[in-house]
Amino acid sequence: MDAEFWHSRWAENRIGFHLSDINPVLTKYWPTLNMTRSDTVLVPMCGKSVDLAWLAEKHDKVIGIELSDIAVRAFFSEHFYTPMVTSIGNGQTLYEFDEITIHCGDFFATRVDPVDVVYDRAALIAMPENMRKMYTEHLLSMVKAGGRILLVTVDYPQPEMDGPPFSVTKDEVEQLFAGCKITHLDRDDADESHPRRQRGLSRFAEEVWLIEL
Ligand SMILES: C[S@@+](CC[C@H](N)C(=O)[O-])C[C@H]1O[C@@H](n2cnc3c(N)ncnc32)[C@H](O)[C@@H]1O
Repeated sequence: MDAEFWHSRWAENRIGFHLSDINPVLTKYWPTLNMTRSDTVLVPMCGKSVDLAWLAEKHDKVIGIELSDIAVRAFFSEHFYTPMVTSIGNGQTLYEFDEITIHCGDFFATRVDPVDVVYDRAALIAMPENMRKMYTEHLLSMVKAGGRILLVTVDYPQPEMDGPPFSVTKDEVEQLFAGCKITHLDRDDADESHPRRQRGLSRFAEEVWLIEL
């Protein structure tokens, strides 16, 4: 999954991963984390997720990282926000509006001050297996000691479908976040009416994890 793959997806509007409503996982589990307004939030590979706006109602600083400037511009224009746009070199542009800052550029080249909490929806699982260790190490470098990650993964038989999204098993979550406290919060097994099952997957589940550093 190189940058060109994602740039094409956005240019051709092939963004089936985008949800027009707030992700129910976020509304269900975020309040259980007992975060405060001053806790800083990182949303890696944020696309134009409306979850950013929901998080910004609850936190003073919400930081997104996203490769595609089409996605970043769409996020701000669809919310009628006019961001301040600053080129910061190294192929990165900062978009800032009130509580929300989006770093537009390559995640792996982005450095942010360590945050209190991460919301990872469709970021880890957007990475092929050979990039997931590198992704996780870089992510963990941007989280404070004692910080937390709310992680959403999917589980299905990988040979039955090409990702993304890629299936990430419990064993892999445990390997990637070795040394952290890992709590399995939820598993939602899709029934046969789910579009992924209709397209031939013998099973498809969404799982939610709390990772504590
Ligand atoms: C599956 S989408 C998920 C978007 C968002 N998290 C959501 O829930 O709607 C993955 C996103 O990661 C972005 N992306 C992929 N590789 C990236 C990279 N190296 N750096 C920053 N963003 C990247 C893509 O452009 C895409 O918007």
